[in-house]
Amino acid sequence: MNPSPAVTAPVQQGGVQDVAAAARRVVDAIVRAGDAIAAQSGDLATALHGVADRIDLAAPPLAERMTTMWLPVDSRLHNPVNGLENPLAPPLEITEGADGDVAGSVTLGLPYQGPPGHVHGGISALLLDHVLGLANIRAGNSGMTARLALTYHRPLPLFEELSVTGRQASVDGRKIHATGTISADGHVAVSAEGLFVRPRAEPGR
Ligand SMILES: CCCCCCCC(=O)SCCNC(=O)CCNC(=O)[C@H](O)C(C)(C)COP(=O)(O)OP(=O)(O)OC[C@H]1O[C@@H](n2cnc3c(N)ncnc32)[C@H](O)[C@@H]1OP(=O)(O)O
Repeated sequence: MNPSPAVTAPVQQGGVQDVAAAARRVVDAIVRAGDAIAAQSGDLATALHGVADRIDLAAPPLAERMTTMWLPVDSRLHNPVNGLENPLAPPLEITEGADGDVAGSVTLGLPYQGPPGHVHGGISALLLDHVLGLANIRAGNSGMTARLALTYHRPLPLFEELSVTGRQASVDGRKIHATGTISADGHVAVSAEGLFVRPRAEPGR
């Protein structure tokens, strides 16, 4: 066993979260190994397809899953940011949230790389979109992301703990403004300003 420093998912005792954590580890290991696994690629691909086949066999029809995954209404487990049951989620750990603000921490590894040694800019946008959205929910007024403006002040390092913050700034009818940051070592590397609009009607799920 050679877990990467990038594997930040807490080890869960049983449940789908365990499976997602293992899948996350596989993704990280593949990106780290690269050509070093070329000789075993056939065996490894067969084994992984076998695992996927086994999971597919147990899965309900997609239409049923699309309904039941929202019952009770809660995206915490399967969203791609802090969803512990979603292997694509790094996952971001929400650590505090005084006064409706949201704070979280995450350490990102090679699967999230953009420039060498640094986080892909789109991943920063993903984290901030979600955390601003969460801040709106906590503040009691939320909507769909209509505009998200990011400023990349400095490169965001991989393999270091990052702090992510979000807060609702103002509400103007259906228009909601929220701001947030991602910091490394106490320095803001990315900041965001978002406009969220509460739709006239609830979007279909
Ligand atoms: C835990 C969960 C956290 C989740 C966080 C993740 C959130 C997301 O990622 S949501 C997914 C990404 N976003 C989307 O898919 C949204 C797609 N867009 C839409 O559905 C619609 O355009 C929507 C809902 C944003 C606005 O539609 P609609 O309600 O018809 O807006 P509309 O009536 O035209 O405009 C309302 C006001 O907002 C303004 N507005 C709307 N869109 C924009 C925009 N893109 N930029 C600037 N202003 C805008 C309008 O100018 C108008 O302002 P005013 O009242 O002053 O004239």
